Amino acid sequence: MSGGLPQGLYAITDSQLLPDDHSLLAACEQALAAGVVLLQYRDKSADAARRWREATALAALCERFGVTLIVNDDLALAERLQQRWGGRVGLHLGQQDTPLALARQRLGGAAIIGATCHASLTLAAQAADAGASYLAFGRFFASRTKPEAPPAPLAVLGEAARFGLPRVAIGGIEAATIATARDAGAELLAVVNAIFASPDIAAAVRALDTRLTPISEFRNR
Ligand SMILES: Cc1ncc(COP(=O)(O)OP(=O)(O)O)c(N)n1
Ligand SMILES: Cc1ncsc1CCOP(=O)(O)O
Ligand SMILES: [Mg+2]
Repeated sequence: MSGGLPQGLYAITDSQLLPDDHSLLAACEQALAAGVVLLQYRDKSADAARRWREATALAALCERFGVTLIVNDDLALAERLQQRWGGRVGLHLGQQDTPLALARQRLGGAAIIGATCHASLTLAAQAADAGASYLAFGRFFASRTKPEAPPAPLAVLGEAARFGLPRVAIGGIEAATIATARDAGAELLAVVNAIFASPDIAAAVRALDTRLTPISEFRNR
């Protein structure tokens, strides 16, 4: 645990890769069963009915696995879910989204609220002051999901240790890059494509997790 948050894989859904309720729920169930420690529902559509239906189904699924569901962008949706699932629901906010201080006021002190900080320690300081639960940096590598996201140097992860909050690395995290991001300081590794574009989601999660396992643990087995 790190500041009340688990460490490890943070899976983020994608409505193009998982275009209907069935594929979304089946993929997330496989990812959770294989060891994902945090799940974000990221849906950029304007279909409010679908978002509510999918988010409630995901909240129920996460409850079964003891994992917190993080809603991307949408404070109102997170608030509605919180009425039923309480602390099992959190929110992720970027720089163009609802101000974090307002979300903190509305969701309360116990909710997990994450903040996008790109490559900026100034944004990280502001997010920490506003009550962020974790600080997300990136993109660190080429991203298939959001290629236009601004790049960030890995060194920002080490520099962000000063805030004493869990650090999330995002952008192009896959089997070949995940250990580099972890070794640079990230407690949570956020992944879209390398999990949800895989034909075998459980195997993809295990392959990523294996690369996070310290070599000493293998030696002690
Ligand atoms: C864990 C995590 N980190 C960063 C982001 C990006 O958020 P944002 O900058 O608001 O961009 P969109 O995801 O809304 O396109 C994230 N979602 N999750
Ligand atoms: C939402 C977001 N913000 C920065 S990169 C990114 C997408 C990450 O997806 P992938 O793991 O496929 O690179
Ligand atoms: Mg956003």
